[in-house]
Amino acid sequence: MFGNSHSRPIAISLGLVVTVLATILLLRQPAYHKDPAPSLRNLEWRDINFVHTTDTHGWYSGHLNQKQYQADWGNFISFTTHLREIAHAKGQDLLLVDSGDRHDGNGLSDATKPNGAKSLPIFIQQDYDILTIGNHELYEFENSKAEYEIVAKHYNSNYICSNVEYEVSEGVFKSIGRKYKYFTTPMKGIRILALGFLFDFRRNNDHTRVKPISQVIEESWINDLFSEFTPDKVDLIVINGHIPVSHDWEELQTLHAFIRRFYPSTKIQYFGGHSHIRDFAVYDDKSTGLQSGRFCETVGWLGINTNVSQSSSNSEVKNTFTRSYIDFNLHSFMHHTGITSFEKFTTPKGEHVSRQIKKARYELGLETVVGQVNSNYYMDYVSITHPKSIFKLLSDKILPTLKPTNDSIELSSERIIIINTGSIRYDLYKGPFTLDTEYIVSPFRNNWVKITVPKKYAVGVTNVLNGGGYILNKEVDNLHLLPPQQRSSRSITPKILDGSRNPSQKVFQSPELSYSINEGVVSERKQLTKGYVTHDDFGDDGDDTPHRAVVTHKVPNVIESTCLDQNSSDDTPTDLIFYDFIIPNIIWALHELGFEAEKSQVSFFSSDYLGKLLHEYARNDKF
Ligand SMILES: O=c1ccn([C@@H]2O[C@H](COP(=O)(O)O)[C@@H](O)[C@H]2O)c(=O)[nH]1
Ligand SMILES: [Zn+2]
Ligand SMILES: [Zn+2]
Repeated sequence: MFGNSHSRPIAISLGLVVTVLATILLLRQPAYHKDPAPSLRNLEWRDINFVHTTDTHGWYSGHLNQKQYQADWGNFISFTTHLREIAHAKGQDLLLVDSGDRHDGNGLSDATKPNGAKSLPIFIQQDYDILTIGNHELYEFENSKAEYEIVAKHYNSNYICSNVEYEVSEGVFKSIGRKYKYFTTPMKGIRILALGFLFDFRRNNDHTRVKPISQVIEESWINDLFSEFTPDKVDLIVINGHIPVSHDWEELQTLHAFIRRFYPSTKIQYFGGHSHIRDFAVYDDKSTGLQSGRFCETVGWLGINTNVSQSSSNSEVKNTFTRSYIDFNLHSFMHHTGITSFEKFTTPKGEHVSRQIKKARYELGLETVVGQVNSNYYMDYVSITHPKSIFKLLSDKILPTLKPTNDSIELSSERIIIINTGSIRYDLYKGPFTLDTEYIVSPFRNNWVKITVPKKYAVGVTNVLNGGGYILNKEVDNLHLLPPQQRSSRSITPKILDGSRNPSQKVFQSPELSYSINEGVVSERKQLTKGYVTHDDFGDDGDDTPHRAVVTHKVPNVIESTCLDQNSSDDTPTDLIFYDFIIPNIIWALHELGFEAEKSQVSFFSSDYLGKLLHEYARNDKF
């Protein structure tokens, strides 16, 4: 029809209209294409900026089946390289901080002997300016040794730990890192005094020592240090703790009161960890604390203006400090650097580390498929009685498969197996069960032990442990038995389960619902990805990616799997079987019930740890 001479002008003008319209559309689209997620909240840059990680627990490969946390450690290194360049181009400073817990949670860290043999060389590729130790570096000696010989050695004066000692030779204990660091930032010349603390942890191996903060502040070295570095010599104090920053965790409050005696108006920034949440707390008008989640799901961002006047008001705090929680994915990383092509984003070092990770995963066979899982099984997205609860799966199907390691172990006809829910670290997803899955769901290699007690006592233990709440930790040798999800700083506020204003931020961990990096503008609420919705002392605008909150359920301290005869007498000898990790708790619970037991009555039962039971279940096609 365009051959018709009369129609040609129309055709031309139609073509023109289409072209113009297309051009207009295209002109509007580039902003959309250049920035596929305009809904992301931008970072605020200040005089000094911090990038913070904590509780990485070996997740350096990224979350392979959750796109929203799919960046790997190499991508993270590229990201921070650009951020540092941006900061320096603006004449600002950028420092990297990590708050510990690098083991126990992923095949990359836990499938090697010693633990961390492949993951720590990957972790230390990141250029941290300040880092400290977590409790997972102290349960097992091999982890402490690696911390001392690999991590502390590599970072040298940047490895700051003011209350943990390591046995360097028989009976000789030395600080595992530097007790403090005093330095001046390269761009703004900010004089920083940095210290590092682990919470009052008592399950450390015998070759290490942890001094509680309450004891450290009585020591002469810290009093001398603060007397030497008088306020006129310090612009900013940085405390890097493997300690939750929430107001209800007393240790930082004690430390803060102590520091303020020497530095009444110096800015103090705390970095925290351990309870695996995103959190930000305002301690006073010149002091705040940031905690940046867990498992390479979050990169924390903290900015401080150093030149804000000394007057005290709420807006002063907001003018001084800013915080963000960045989702650990390329989409967020690239957005915050303003770089739109991956080729430009990835740095040679970042690329090298990503290759190193792939190689390590291949060598460890982490993607070796053992079997198939028929459904998602959740930790707290459903109640523990729901068919999709991982705890129901364990108590109904997995724990009954536990057998004694050898035939000489005497068995009673009745038994109760108890596990601390903290021994489960992650949801189990539908699809292939790989070697990695085993470590992700339950990394701990504890032994099962048994004690035989009259049935009337055995049946009460779970209830006592679950009624113990937080006091349990303090009374039973500070075991920190509570699973992280119950240790949220926000859990003091009653939980609202409609998902709209959940006081503790939560993530929905289903791969089915994780979003695609190329997803368009999130304009409608129903299009938001389910994930963390953080409510902290600055409000609820901290998450760089606006998420939709999810319903979460309370998880008890322990769950049990029973094999009991309803008709037998109360005095029937009954085997209580549990991980050796919770021996003190079980003895304490029996005592509460009126049965006095000694540790010597507890005997070995099996070395088939939870991960192995799950592995076997998958291998035998039982899901
Ligand atoms: O052998 C172990 C060691 C630890 N746990 C559980 O881990 C948490 C502590 O983990 P964080 O990452 O420091 O929060 C502890 O409360 C135990 O529940 C374990 O089960 N077995
Ligand atoms: Zn942790
Ligand atoms: Zn911890």
